[in-house]
Amino acid sequence: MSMTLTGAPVSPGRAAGPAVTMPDPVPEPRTTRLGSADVEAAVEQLAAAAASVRDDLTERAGQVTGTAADLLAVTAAIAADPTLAADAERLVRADRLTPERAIWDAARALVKQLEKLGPPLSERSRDVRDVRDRIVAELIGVRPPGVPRPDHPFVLVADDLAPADTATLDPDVVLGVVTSGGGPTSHTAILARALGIPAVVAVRGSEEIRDGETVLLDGGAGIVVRDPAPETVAAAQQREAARRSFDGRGRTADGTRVELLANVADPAGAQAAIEASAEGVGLFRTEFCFLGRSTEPAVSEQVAAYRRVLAAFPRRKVVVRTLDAGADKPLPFVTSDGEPNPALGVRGLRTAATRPGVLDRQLQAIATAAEAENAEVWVMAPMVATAAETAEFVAACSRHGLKTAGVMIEVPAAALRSADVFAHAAFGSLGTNDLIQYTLAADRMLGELAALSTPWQPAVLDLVRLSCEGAAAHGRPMGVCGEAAADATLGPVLVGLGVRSLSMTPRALADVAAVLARVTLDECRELARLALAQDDPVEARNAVRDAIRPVLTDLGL
Ligand SMILES: C=C(OP(=O)(O)O)C(=O)O
Ligand SMILES: [Mg+2]
Repeated sequence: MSMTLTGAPVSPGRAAGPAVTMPDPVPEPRTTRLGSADVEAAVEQLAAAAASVRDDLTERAGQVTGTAADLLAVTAAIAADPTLAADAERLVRADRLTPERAIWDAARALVKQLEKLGPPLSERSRDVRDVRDRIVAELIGVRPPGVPRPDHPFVLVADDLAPADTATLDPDVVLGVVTSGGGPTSHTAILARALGIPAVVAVRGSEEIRDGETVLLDGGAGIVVRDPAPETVAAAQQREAARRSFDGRGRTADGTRVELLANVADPAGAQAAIEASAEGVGLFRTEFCFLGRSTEPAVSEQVAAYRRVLAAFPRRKVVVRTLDAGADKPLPFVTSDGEPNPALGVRGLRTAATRPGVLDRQLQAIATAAEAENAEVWVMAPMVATAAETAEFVAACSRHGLKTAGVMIEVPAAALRSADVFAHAAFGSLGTNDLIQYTLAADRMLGELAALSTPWQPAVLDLVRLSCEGAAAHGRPMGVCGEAAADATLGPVLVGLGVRSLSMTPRALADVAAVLARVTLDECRELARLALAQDDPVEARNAVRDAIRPVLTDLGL
């Protein structure tokens, strides 16, 4: 008998397959003493378990690319470092602890030392605990922590996923994600969308799903079906097989151009954007060049890093965002620790006042990279609040010969006084992730506030409309580069509000393009009016979904 569960729809698409649940956390081993005759065997067991974990992590790190590879490489390096295993071996010999308890205690001591050293070393504590859990799991014969790796495609069922788990999701085997926790802007949701994996979060009753049982999920509708009818599964699988692709030119049904661009954070992302036929880059997050370092990268280093991305887009637009340090992206040499409210503090363009040299050198590097490559380089600043900040940024760009200088609209003040801002800026790009956070006064990192944190909030849509009107008054183009741009149902609404470019994770391009190609500009305007007429985000989304139901059903969204 099938049973339908409901949750929050966060990443569209349908999928069906056997459920695989996340393993339980590895339990803390009890402190028991070994007989002295068992010590040598225990030391051997410990060494074998540590080696097996090291080999497994090294192999996995070699199989993935991008963020997942970086994360796994760190964990693999910790597993390969003999310190932890040697400390544990000493505890087995000296205190006759079981190998699992010895590794637990050795890891605890190591974590303590790392935490005393402060960032960035203290950030390795999580990796040490991860390695510890893997060795303990190997020793006591339970499933290792993290996303399981069966040798067949599956639907992953979990309470919620940790950032390190989500980074290792492989879209070729993870057909869909179902979680009982999390919210629409949780880490799981953002990553599932980025990877194009259908996902439903906050599903009531998903804790009951058992390993191996067949589940079907509809990430656009927010539905999970346990034990679905075989013909329903076959239909979902057929749609999956006929995955759409993007032809590289975004437009509405009546031919209004809507540029469909990619968000790129490093050279690997540039490759993914090209493979997905993105028209260019609407948001090049330059932080990759700065993060994880204790000193500012030299101009020459920055030039080389930017060129690797620009080189992928000859004669195409690449919107380079200047450094967005602070709040969720702290950088020791730019931002200061200890601000009571970092999201409201010195972040983004505001750091140009406290560390003017950093922006100046970055603009110099962008200009040099632009000169050396063929991409059409636009530059924009994050966290702009006022017309005066805009004017100063545009002037700074101009001093470096960077002609097309714009701003992100992610602070409500800039949206409300958009006409003043666009008296100076050449273009705008709505950073909806932050715009939502600041409009709703809801920390973007908090799962508990997920219901508030949606671009369908009428107040957010009002600010999008105002921003577009202010830009249009000066004939300036407006785009969206926050997560909202990847929502295929929202696309027509944004276009109806005046947006003419959408920049998103490459995996979302095909769905966004397919929906846009099925609605005319007038219909987009009608959908925008419909959304704005609602006083609630869920009703706004439902009203728009109902209005374009045949299109969504046809496209399997
Ligand atoms: C695109 C955005 O920038 P980030 O997520 O990097 O703050 C945004 O705020 O929407
Ligand atoms: Mg932002």
